[in-house]
Amino acid sequence: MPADLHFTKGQGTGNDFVLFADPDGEIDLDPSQIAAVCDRHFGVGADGLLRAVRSRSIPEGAAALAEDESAEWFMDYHNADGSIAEMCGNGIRVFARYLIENGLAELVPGETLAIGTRAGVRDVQRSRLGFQVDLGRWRLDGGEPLVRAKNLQVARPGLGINIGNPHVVVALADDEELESADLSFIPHLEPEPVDGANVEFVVPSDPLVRDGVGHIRMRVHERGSGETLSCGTGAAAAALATRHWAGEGAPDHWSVAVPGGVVGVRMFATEDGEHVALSGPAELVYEGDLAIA
Ligand SMILES: N[C@@H](CCC[C@H](N)C(=O)O)C(=O)O
Repeated sequence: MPADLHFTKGQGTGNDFVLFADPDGEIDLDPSQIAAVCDRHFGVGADGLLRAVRSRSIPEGAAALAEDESAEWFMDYHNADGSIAEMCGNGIRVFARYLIENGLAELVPGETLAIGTRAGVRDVQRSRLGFQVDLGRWRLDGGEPLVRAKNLQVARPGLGINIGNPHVVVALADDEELESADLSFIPHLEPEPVDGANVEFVVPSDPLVRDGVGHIRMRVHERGSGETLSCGTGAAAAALATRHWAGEGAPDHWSVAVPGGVVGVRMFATEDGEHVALSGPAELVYEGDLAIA
């Protein structure tokens, strides 16, 4: 028998999500139901689905509470095809706003809201652009696979970077090449990463650095969702890869232009190694009820 699900639609730089609250972990949608909700023609339409569940009510929440007992809420993230991902940088800002606007959490300026994810607990703060999330430590991971995409004449070496979820970043020559890539097809990676990867195509601005801030443009093909208008963890990976390629003296502040807007990326030192933070807008767009079969 179909049940009604009250949902909210939200977006951050055009990366859009269906959100719903399931505090006690009673609504576990299967991958085909999630894919149906995210379908842009037969469902609500979204790049991903975010279930707000109390950390104590989902098995993965135990690790989050062990890391930080204040992480009351867990972001149960699924891609549009129903697959699970460890982390979503745009999604977690929208998720924070959803918790706050629905009276499920408070976040006063200057304080942080700890949110459990499969990549670990992530701290969200209010920022000039909307919200900022500390994405934690990052690492070079996945080597330099060769990347082919439809309409790109030659295969390019990518750079594998993990920010809780896997990315491969590829540098392109100019905006013309960036526009010509057909990202409606999954880019071909060689060797193919076991768990798949989100693939970011990046063009550095000329000049690359203005007033101490690095500027790049990016398009992305997301694992499990296809081409999206933005990917927050992808923007962080793109800034990290560009800083790596630029070498010594490259900045720790970046502005990343994506088809859906602009996000900010900042690298900073902590006691447990370098972290990367992402800032950008988070909007709640509309609410509705959905019959789930
Ligand atoms: N759009 C997200 C990333 C979502 C998960 C990704 N598709 C994956 O499978 O890792 C972001 O803003 O970071």
